[in-house]
Amino acid sequence: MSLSIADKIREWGVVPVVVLQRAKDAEPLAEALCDGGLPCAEITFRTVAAQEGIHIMAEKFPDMLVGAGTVLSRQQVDAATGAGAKFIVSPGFDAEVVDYCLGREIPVFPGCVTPSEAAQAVKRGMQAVKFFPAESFGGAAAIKALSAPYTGLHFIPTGGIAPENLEKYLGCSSVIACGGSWMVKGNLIEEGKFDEIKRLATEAVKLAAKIRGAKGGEL
Ligand SMILES: O=C[C@H](O)COP(=O)(O)O
Ligand SMILES: CC(=O)C(=O)O
Repeated sequence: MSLSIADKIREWGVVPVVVLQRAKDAEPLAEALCDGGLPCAEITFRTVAAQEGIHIMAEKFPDMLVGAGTVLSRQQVDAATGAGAKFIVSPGFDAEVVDYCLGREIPVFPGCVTPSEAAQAVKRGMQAVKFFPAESFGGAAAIKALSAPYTGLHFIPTGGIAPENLEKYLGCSSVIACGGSWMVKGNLIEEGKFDEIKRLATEAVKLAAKIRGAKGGEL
């Protein structure tokens, strides 16, 4: 994976994880996130609109960091990167998908929640992985425990994270940023509430900066 992608994500502290039902919502969604100071989105390959949504965002907002989530196959890696995705995320550690990306120098963040999965990532020289589903798999305490033996490995926890528990995660020195859908909920997108998405994105970035500031820039 590319450190520059991880560094960018670290700046914002949060990664919006999007389930996009209609490709036509991609443009106003990207605009809301950019205006909210969070020019980043992980568009999950859980809907047929994902590929076109990534294409629209990548083309119209070239400075935005648009990636693909829920990538489960090499074919989806090709579809996502062909549409303009700059990084690939998978919920679990699929060696085939990971090796395909690494072989092509495509930044990839596979899900790792166990020492065995972390070991596979470390063996491949990876420095950053997803930790999903974060709340169900032990939360920040589990990340801290994994970080003890795997000292060079960094995590992007996702799943069950919201403003209320963001601090627990961003307080871990091995956490790059937290993924979450709370600022891009499906109902907000489908009801066209892009001002609300912008407000939630702004608040999320501010909260992450405040938490990290309070930690004295530990991250
Ligand atoms: O599968 C869900 C996404 O990864 C984001 O999780 P979340 O909705 O709990 O923030
Ligand atoms: C949740 C997650 O990591 C994914 O869908 O890719």
